[in-house]
Amino acid sequence: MIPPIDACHWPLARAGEALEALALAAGLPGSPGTAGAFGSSGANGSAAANDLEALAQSMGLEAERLVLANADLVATLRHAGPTLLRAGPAAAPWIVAILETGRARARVIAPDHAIRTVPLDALHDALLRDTEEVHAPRVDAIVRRLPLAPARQGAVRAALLREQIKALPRDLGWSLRLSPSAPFLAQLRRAGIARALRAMTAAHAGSFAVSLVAWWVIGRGALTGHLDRGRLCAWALLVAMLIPIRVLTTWQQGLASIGVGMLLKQRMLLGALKLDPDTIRHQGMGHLLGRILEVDAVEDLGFHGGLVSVVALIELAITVPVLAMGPSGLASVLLFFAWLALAGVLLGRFAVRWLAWSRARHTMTNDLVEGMLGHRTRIAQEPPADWHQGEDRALAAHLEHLRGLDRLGAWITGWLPRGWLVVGMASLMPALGSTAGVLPEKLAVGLGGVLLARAALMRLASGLTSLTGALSAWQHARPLFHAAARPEPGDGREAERGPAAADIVLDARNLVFRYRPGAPPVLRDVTFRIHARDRVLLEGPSGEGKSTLGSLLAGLRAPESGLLLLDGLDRTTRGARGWRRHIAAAPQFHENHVLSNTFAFNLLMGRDWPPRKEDLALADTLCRELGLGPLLDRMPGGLMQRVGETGWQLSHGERSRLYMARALLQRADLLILDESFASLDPETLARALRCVLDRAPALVVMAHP
Ligand SMILES: Nc1ncnc2c1ncn2[C@@H]1O[C@H](COP(=O)(O)OP(=O)(O)OP(=O)(O)O)[C@@H](O)[C@H]1O
Repeated sequence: MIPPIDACHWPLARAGEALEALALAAGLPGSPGTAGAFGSSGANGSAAANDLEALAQSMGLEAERLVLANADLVATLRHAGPTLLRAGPAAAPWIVAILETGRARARVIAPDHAIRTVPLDALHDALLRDTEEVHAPRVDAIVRRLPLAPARQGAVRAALLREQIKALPRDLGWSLRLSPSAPFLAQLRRAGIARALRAMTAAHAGSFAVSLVAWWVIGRGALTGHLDRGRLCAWALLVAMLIPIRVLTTWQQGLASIGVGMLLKQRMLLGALKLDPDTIRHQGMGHLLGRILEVDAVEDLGFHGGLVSVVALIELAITVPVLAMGPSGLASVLLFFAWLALAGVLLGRFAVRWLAWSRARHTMTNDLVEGMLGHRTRIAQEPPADWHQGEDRALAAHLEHLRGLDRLGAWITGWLPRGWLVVGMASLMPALGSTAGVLPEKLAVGLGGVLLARAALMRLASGLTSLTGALSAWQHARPLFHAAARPEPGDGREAERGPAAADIVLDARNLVFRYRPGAPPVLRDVTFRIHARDRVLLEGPSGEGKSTLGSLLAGLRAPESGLLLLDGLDRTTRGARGWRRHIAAAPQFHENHVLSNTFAFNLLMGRDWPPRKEDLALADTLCRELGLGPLLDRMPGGLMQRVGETGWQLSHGERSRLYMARALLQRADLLILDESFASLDPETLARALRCVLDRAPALVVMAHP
């Protein structure tokens, strides 16, 4: 019996429990009992949303918020995986926990934790019911005025209602998935990659075994002079069997390759975002770029190399007994192992050379990027004769590395298998010359063994050289991979206010900071308080540590000692995301950036994108208050004008006001402006200052005296 939809609703206050039940049923990680902490923010509206996302994060899950138009609900429901959708009246919101959906039905988890099947249409109607009720009076008034037969009124009303609400945006709920920072093996398992790899290996082994039997059937027939019709049919049948096996192998290989590539890129991207900016700066931007480029090499070479090596190992496992069954028996096997040992030595040397070449390549990339970053300065200030100094030497060294690598690679993939063919054939000679006579089948098996061993060696050489490249690339890309698993300070849960007095926004006590252990501290015993609506001007000579203090307050760096409290809680307790939500900073020019995108995108980076009408209107008002009105009117695209390196080049003063507007639009409790007014003429400065003083909740401005 199909249960009524209402019986599957969870009240919003039990959303944490619904999340836990859903994770459990979907095989996602979860720690039972954590749901008890849900709703500390009142379990209502956006506070509940924050709580739920934080709870998902603490369970190792990612809850992606689904903000869509009502019209997208049908498509969303059709492809919903583990998803929590919310609806209901504002006074009593509810949640439905969808495990999976099919063409016409959805499997949902009811509040008694039972899994129920409900029709998609009914679920869709229930989710839209409350929105429709809000618009119903207007639609009813229209329907009453229309000359309609009573029998048609219902259908017209329903169609009009859907039309009215279809374009309205709606906070639908959350789609759940394993966090990209979860253990990689768990991600591979969840994505079904391990299954695909197992199927692929089995299919490869099957295909190889079938080819071997086919070859044995035809070979034996030919050598014994019994190549009859029956044998040929058996051979043809075996060869035909290979077609579906190879299709299956390629299919599974494709699935595994796409899946692994996607997960790897996702993880590396997350890792790149979590890298410490000071570490990146210390190592150089070029090294970061090099690391990111290596991700492709890890994926391509690693997957190809791993796959080919596994196939080669399967071939080797089948080859050794075949060799042992040949006329030279154990001698052939021992010779083959000796050849493998030689291959190992050559591969070891190849790996050492590859690593050296890869290091040299990274240094070159770094130098190139540094040169590109500073090319405008170099053009203006360096004599042209010095622009390319050292480049020829670096290129020559690079070519030398590459030449050595190619030479060794050719030995491994070319001469090693060929050499084995000669040695393997030679090992059969004593048997051929023996007076006792050797059975033709035994000779055929021996010959086949040598050929099989050659094929396996070729594959092994190709696989292991690729794996060597992948390992070398991994050395560079590894920090990104590991950084993805690094926990953010705090679990992202935005905790409640701490015990601070109501109007104290920020409380700093005895802060100490130094850039390197052992170096003299840049900040020593810094103590102050910032209240709501405070306006603080931080003046000091150059290099005194104003920007450093700003980065501490903004949560970009952590103090070595001392206490820094935001609304009574430190950064670890509050969580990195929560901290940044409350403090917005416009750093100095070398730390801030205009992205190659629209002016509006650059302004509204702290808000939802695509933008809502109200956000665009507020951005426009703010820009005009800051004196950017004439610029907006001058740019053909207005707020939608493309700016940045590849677009409209903003002047220094325009950029500084864009940064101010961007920070003001973050809806933070404290605004930090680091030398933002330094590039403005007196009149524009007065205007921008008035706007900032009017609009900033609490304000810290760094400036020179
Ligand atoms: N990554 C770093 N490693 C070591 N020292 C650093 C690093 N970054 C900054 N410093 C040093 O820390 C000191 C404080 O720098 P900071 O940028 O905070 O000063 P400031 O008061 O904002 O200066 P200005 O007014 O010139 O912008 C300077 O001496 C600077 O050279």
